[in-house]
Amino acid sequence: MSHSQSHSAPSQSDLDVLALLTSDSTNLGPLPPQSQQGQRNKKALPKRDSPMDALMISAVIAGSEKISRHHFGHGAIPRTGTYASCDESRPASPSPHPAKFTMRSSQAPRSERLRLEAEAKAKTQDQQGSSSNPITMTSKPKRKMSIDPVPISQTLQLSSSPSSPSHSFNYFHPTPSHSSFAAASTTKSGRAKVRCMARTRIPTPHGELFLHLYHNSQDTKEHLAIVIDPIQLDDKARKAAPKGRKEIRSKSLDAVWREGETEMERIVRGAYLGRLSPGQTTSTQPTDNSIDDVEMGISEQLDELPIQDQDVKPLVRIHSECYTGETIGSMRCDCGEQLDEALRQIALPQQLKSQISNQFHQHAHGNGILPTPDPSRGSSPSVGERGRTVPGRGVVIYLRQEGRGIGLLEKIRAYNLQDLGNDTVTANLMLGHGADERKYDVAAEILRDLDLAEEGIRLLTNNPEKVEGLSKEGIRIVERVGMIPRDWKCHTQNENDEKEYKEYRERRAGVGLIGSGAAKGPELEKYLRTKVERMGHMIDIPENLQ
Ligand SMILES: Nc1nc2c(ncn2[C@@H]2O[C@H](COP(=O)(O)OP(=O)(O)OP(=O)(O)O)[C@@H](O)[C@H]2O)c(=O)[nH]1
Repeated sequence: MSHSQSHSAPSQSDLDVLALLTSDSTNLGPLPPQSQQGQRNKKALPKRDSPMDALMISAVIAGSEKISRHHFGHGAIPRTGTYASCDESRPASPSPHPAKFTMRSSQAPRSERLRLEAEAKAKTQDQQGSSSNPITMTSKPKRKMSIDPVPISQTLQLSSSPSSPSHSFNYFHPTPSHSSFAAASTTKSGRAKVRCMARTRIPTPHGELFLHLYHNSQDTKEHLAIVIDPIQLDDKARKAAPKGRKEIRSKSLDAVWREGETEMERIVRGAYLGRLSPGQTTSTQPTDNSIDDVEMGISEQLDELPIQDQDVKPLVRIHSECYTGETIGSMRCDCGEQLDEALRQIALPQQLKSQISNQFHQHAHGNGILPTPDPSRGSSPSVGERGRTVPGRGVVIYLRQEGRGIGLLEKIRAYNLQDLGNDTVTANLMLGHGADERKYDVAAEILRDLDLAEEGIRLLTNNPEKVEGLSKEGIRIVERVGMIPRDWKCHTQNENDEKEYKEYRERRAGVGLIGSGAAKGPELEKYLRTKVERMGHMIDIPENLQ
C-alpha cells in the first residue's frame, strides 16, 4: 500500500495482501524441500502471528499509522507483566507537527500561595494591633486569595475573649497569662459556667441532630450536647408535637455576643433556624439578654415558662467518653452500644401519657432513687391512658470523662490489671484512683443552658450516682429510664413479639459502630456484673445468666 493511497479506498492489490496475511498458515502452499530433519521441524512450525481479526483489518483499511498490533491488544510489557498504556507503546509520530500535551494546574504556584498567605497573616496582625474592636466581615477582600484574610473563626473568638485568637482557643481558659480572666469566669455561687461555642446539624442513622460544643470554667475539655429535636427541622414534626412544646436551644449560643454582631457570625456559630442551604442566610433572633446576663444566671429567672405537663419530658442521657467502646468497638464494655441506643431511644416517637408527670413529681424533690422501669415496657412506664404519638426529643450530654474520669492512659493500664483477674473497680483502686471519679456539675449547667433544668427530664441510666449527682445540682428528674444491654435484652426477648424480633434482627445486621448490633462476650459479661454487684447499678441480671 503506497503512502499516497493511505487515505483512499484500498486497491485490489491491498486486499490481496490482506487476504494473504489473514489466511491460515496451513493454506500457504507446499513448503520448500527440507535438507535436514531438524530444519524441517523448525520450518513446519505454524506462522508466528495468529490470524488477524476483523477489527484489525478495519483499522488498517482506515489507514491510521498509529494503530499497531500492540495497540490493538494493549500488549503486555514482557518483563514487568504490566500493561502498557496507549501512549507508551505508540511509535514515534512521523507527523511534522506532533500534538503537544501540557499539564496545567488551576492552583497558583506554591511560592505565590505562600506569599499570599504571609500577606494575609501580616494584615490580620496589623488589624489586631491597630484596633481592639472585633473585625467584621463587611468589607470584602480586594482579590481572591488562597486563604481568607480574616477567618470568621477569629472574628468569633475576638468577640468572645480579650485574648488573641489561637487554634487551641478556649473561652474560659484562653492562655495561662489570662488566668485572672478564667478565675473571673466562675459564678458568685461557685457554680460551673458553660458557654455553647458552636452548633451544627448532623444527619445520622437515627435522624438529624444538632451537635453543640461547649467550653466551661471547670476544665479545658470540649464537652458536647447532642440534641434531637425534630420540630426544629421539620414542619410535620412541629404540627405533630403538643402545642406549646419549646425548641431545645442553647441560651448562651443564641444570646448577643457583642454589639453589632453580623448575620454571618451568628450563622457560622450555629445560631440559625432549621436547615442551612445555599442562599439561606437567616439566623435566629438573638435573645434579649447579653451573654453576660446568661452567664450570671439572670436570664434563668426571666426565661422561666410554665411547665408543659401535657408533653412528654425530654429523654436525657449523660454519657461519658469511651474511646475503646465507641471508636474501635471494644466489647470489654457496652459504651458504644449505649451511645447508639441512647440516640435511638431519644429519636423514637413517644406516646403522650398525661399522668406520667403527676406520678413522678413526688420523686422529683425527694432524695429517693427513682423506680426502675420494667425493661419489657420500653422507655416509658405504662401508667395512664394511651394517648397520641408525638415526636421524640432529648439530649445526650457527652462528657469527656474517659475511663470514668481517670483518662485513657490509666484505663488502658486498668485493662491490663483486669487481664490478671481483677474486676473494673479493683483495677482502678490498685492504680490509686477512685472506682468512679466523674462529676456532673458541667452536665447540669449544660442542661440549664438548654433550658431543661426546670422543665424536668427523663434520665436514661442505671447509675444511681448520676441520678443523685444531677439532682444535687438542681436538675429536676421526673423519671429514670433503664438502659438494658442489648445482649441481656435478647435473653428476656419475647419471641412472640414479631415487631421486636424484626427490629432485633435488623440491629444485629447493622454495620459500623453507630447503628450496629449488640456488644457481647465473657469480658462484657463480667463488666456488667461488676457494675450491678459492686457499683449498685439498678438493673436486673437476666435469670438464665445468674
Ligand atoms: N476505669 C475504667 N473505666 C471504664 C472501664 N470500662 C468502661 N469505662 C468507662 O466508663 C464510662 C462509662 O461508665 P459506665 O460505668 O459503663 O456506665 P455509666 O455511664 O456509669 O452508667 P449508665 O448510665 O447506666 O450507663 C466511660 O467513661 C468508659 O470509658 C474500665 O474497665 N475501667
